[in-house]
Amino acid sequence: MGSGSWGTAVGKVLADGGNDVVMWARREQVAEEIRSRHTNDRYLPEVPLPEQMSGTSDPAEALEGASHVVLGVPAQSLGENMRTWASLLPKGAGYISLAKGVETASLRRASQIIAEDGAVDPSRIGVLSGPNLAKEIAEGQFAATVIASENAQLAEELQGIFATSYLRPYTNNDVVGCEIAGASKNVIALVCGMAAGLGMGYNTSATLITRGLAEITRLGIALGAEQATFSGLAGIGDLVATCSSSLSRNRRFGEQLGMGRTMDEAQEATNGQVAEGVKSCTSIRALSQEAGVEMPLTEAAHLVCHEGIPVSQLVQALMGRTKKSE
Ligand SMILES: NC(=O)c1ccc[n+]([C@@H]2O[C@H](COP(=O)([O-])OP(=O)(O)OC[C@H]3O[C@@H](n4cnc5c(N)ncnc54)[C@H](O)[C@@H]3O)[C@@H](O)[C@H]2O)c1
Ligand SMILES: O=P(O)(O)OC[C@H](O)CO
Repeated sequence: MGSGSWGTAVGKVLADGGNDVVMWARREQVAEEIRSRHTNDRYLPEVPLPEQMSGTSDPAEALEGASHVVLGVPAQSLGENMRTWASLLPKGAGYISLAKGVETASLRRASQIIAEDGAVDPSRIGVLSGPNLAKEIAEGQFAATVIASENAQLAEELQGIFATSYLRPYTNNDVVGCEIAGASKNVIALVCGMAAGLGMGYNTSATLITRGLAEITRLGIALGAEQATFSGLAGIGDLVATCSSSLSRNRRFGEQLGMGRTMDEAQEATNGQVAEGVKSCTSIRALSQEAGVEMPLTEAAHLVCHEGIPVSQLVQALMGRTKKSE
């Protein structure tokens, strides 16, 4: 459900693994292109899609009889979509969230939204998160990922379905940790992009990744996650991939801001695709304030994206913080 870059790449993974896949796209033009030409040029240019991937813009058609429902819409619209689709959702199916974001209005993680707004039993929900840039996965480059669920049996079932010759899923029972890591790394990638836009190099990037991991881990633990998740694929793995790659929309968005461009100009540079960190920096900041956890880099991203503070001012603020032990 969702035929953007990641939804389509994951559809391809599933089809390559021998599963029958029906993609739901919001726009009929995209559905028709997937169905007839086996491409999705706007989101995954130059990637041929398997023949057994079909497309529809009718959610009822996509959901009817599905054994597994993969949710690939952005975090901020997931709730509205789940409420619209609630009566169509197949009972007993497995539900898998791809979203890496936290809803700004409610501060809910995607698995909470799916359970509450879609009336889905939490034991039927899994989340997929890891160092998985859509273009590289769609090209069949080797990578691993994490499938987390409170239901170990479902996690193993999903592990089997998502495994292909080029994608290796690991199971995990820490849903909170995987979701917080996935949403928060986008915010740190924005900040890494800002630094790159200012002309900073590897020392700065490594500093931001390391201190970013420290603040993400602090938040996760305060919310009940396990520390080990943050040193795994969904934690440091995804943080490194997103903060280092020019394919990351979040990093690219931040880079534009670092170069002095406006929010609108930065949005254009990501080709209209979602940079989840832009909204999630506000919700993650709010979660951190509720939990009493300090997240200076998240605070910085929020100040630039939502309070009009220029990136150059942040450097002084971050470097001038009280001295501490690591
Ligand atoms: N692209 C990646 O490399 C990647 C990898 C892992 C996880 N993710 C996560 O997957 C999620 C989806 O990202 P994406 O990369 O596919 O984004 P995208 O911007 O490429 O596509 C988003 C899709 O959602 C649709 N959409 C937007 N607003 C909608 C609404 N209100 N209702 C219904 N559909 C709507 C768009 O039409 C589009 O098809 C995000 O949370 C992202 O962080 C992305
Ligand atoms: O392009 P981004 O910044 O949304 O990041 C993509 C993936 O989440 C990387 O794992």
